[in-house]
Amino acid sequence: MGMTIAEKIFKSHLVDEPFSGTRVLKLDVVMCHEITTPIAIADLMERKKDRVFDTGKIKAVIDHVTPSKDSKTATQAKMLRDWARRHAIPDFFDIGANGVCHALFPEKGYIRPGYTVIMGDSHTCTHGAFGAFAAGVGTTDLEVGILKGVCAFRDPKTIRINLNGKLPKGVYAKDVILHVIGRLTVNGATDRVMEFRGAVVDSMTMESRMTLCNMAIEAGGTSGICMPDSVTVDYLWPFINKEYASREAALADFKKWWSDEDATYDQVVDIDVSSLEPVVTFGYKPDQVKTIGDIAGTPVDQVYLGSCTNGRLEDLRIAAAILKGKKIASSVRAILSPATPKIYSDALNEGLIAIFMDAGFCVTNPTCGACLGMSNGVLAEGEVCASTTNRNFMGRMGKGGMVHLMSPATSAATAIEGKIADPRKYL
Ligand SMILES: CC(C)[C@H](C(=O)O)[C@@H](O)C(=O)O
Ligand code: SF4
Repeated sequence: MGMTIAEKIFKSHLVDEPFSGTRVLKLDVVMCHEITTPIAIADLMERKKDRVFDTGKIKAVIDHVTPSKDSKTATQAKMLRDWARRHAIPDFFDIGANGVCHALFPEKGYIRPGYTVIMGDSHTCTHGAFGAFAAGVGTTDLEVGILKGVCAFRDPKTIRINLNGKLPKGVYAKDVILHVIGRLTVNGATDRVMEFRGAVVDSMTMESRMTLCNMAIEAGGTSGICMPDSVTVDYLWPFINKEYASREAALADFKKWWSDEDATYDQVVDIDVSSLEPVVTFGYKPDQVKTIGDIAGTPVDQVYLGSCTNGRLEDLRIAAAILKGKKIASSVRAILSPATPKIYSDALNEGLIAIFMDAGFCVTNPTCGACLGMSNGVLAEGEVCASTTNRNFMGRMGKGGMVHLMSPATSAATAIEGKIADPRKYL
């Protein structure tokens, strides 16, 4: 019987089947950040088990609040920093080299097709864009992962989401995933892998695929996943050119992970994207979506462009193309947080940062910051933010604040008008 990509990854990493429906898998990468890992570290220390299974397979970053904003966040950063030094973890990123984990680690080439990846962060599903099984876990699983390099998962039931047709102008991966979540609802993919397939995914960049997979968790999904193809090979080529004689050889190897045509799916969803329009959330759940025409005109106080969903160079280019030569509305404040130092410096070199600054944006260092309402743009009670992030939960960006999720293009148009605006008139 045919297997899905997730089933193939499970089979190749299987250590044990402790009880029916659960499997223990060997891990290829354990990623760590300063919010959840210190809790695991403290517990491991208390239990006299302050060890790591493989320093080379652990990747760590201080990204959520950096530079630290107060004693609490400084202590969290210090705990991760001290731990990384104590264990001589080579891939540890601190101020000057740090960026949002789910943008930084792919950029460093740490994720490969067929890998198993965990992190104490719900948006770990992002890395499935590379054809990896990547899942966010809780503290106990993270501890076991750090100590032993294994993790238990439920059988990977998969929802196949076929994205066909052609993306219309002004409609991007963010609009597609918001539309998908709107259809599935916030728990429609609970305990399921969301496998993104079809011509639309095939023609997407790795950045766009990461945007798709990033929000799988917002439909309850364990992981998003895409088939690793020539786009994946090209992205990873600088990191794998010693492992493979040619790109063709790499592609042939990657294809072994592809879901078989006769694989069994829990559910199949067919979406023709050709008639999609830009989508924006309302309310406090990511499945509450409206097409732009039904929400345009809603005034906003702040525009935020950044995060692991949409803080990559592609996103900055799209927004800058709309903002070039224009000013943001005087009623609005706009913040750009490039997701990594490389994105920041590429954007500088391309002249994008100048466009943002001339338009009136404040540009921050790479960090999660305002995305989870911890720094760099926390909302006041009653304020409204147009945001390229992934969560609009109540109080997410500040107590009593309201968040509308949207694409970088829609956020740029919104910055110009000071109210939610259709990006298509600027393209
Ligand atoms: C801080 C962290 C645990 C959290 C997550 O798991 O997602 C954060 O990244 C978020 O987006 O809310
Ligand atoms: S950018 Fe936002 S969603 Fe992504 S990891 Fe950071 S806090 Fe979480």
